[in-house]
Amino acid sequence: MLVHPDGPVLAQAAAARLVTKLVDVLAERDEAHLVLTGGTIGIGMLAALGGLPLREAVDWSRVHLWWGDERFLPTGDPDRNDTQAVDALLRLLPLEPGRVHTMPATDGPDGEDAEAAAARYAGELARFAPAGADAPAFDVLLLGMGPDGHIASLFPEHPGTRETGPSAIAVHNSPKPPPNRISLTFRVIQQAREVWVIASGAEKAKPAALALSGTVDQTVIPATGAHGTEATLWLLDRAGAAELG
Ligand SMILES: O=C1O[C@H](COP(=O)(O)O)[C@@H](O)[C@H](O)[C@H]1O
Repeated sequence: MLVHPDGPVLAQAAAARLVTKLVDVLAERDEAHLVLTGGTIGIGMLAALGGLPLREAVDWSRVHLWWGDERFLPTGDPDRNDTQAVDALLRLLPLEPGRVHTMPATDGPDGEDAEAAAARYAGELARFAPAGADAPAFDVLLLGMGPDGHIASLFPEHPGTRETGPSAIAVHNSPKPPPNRISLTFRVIQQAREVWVIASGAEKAKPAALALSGTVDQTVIPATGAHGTEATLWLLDRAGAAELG
């Protein structure tokens, strides 16, 4: 776990860390797979990266971008995580369009059918999966965390937290607007090589402490289920770390 003084410094430090990590991955492999998150500090981190000249150290054309969750809204809606990511950073990067894997929107081929849209995203994940898997082994999977301890769009006590089948699911009746969403499942999140949870602010202190205590089930505090196969990194600011022992 790493604790930074405040949200802006956390965003800058996480952005710099991500550049270094992607440079390292691309030195070893032809391509990198990065999963983005929405949320205040998740988008703040992307904005910080947008302001860093250091971002040019990464060959972005070799980076696949995925999303951990999406608000199921029309393309370009300002509340969509991908719209916010484009505005904060992606418009500045020389990305390869075929490697930017946004989650479907309500004006896409499946219309308002969130189940079909989630299945479509599961198909896209499978297309880039290694043999025997149904999703890439993501190099870094970024997760924000809500004040209720949710990660991606896996909310406390919601059916999605018990889903063990598909790699991507539709989420309805989300306690946080909008009600309809698409999310990766725990199973796929936990197949990522590295999972980074980034959280800032006093309202994140309790769920962070509970998740890190290891005493609470992931169906109750979903952030408990945030872990990767090689590393799990919690990136917090002082307020977010205030209840840790
Ligand atoms: O709705 C969402 O919320 C969480 C956390 O957001 P925050 O504003 O409390 O930081 C985010 O991780 C998730 O991707 C997003 O869809």
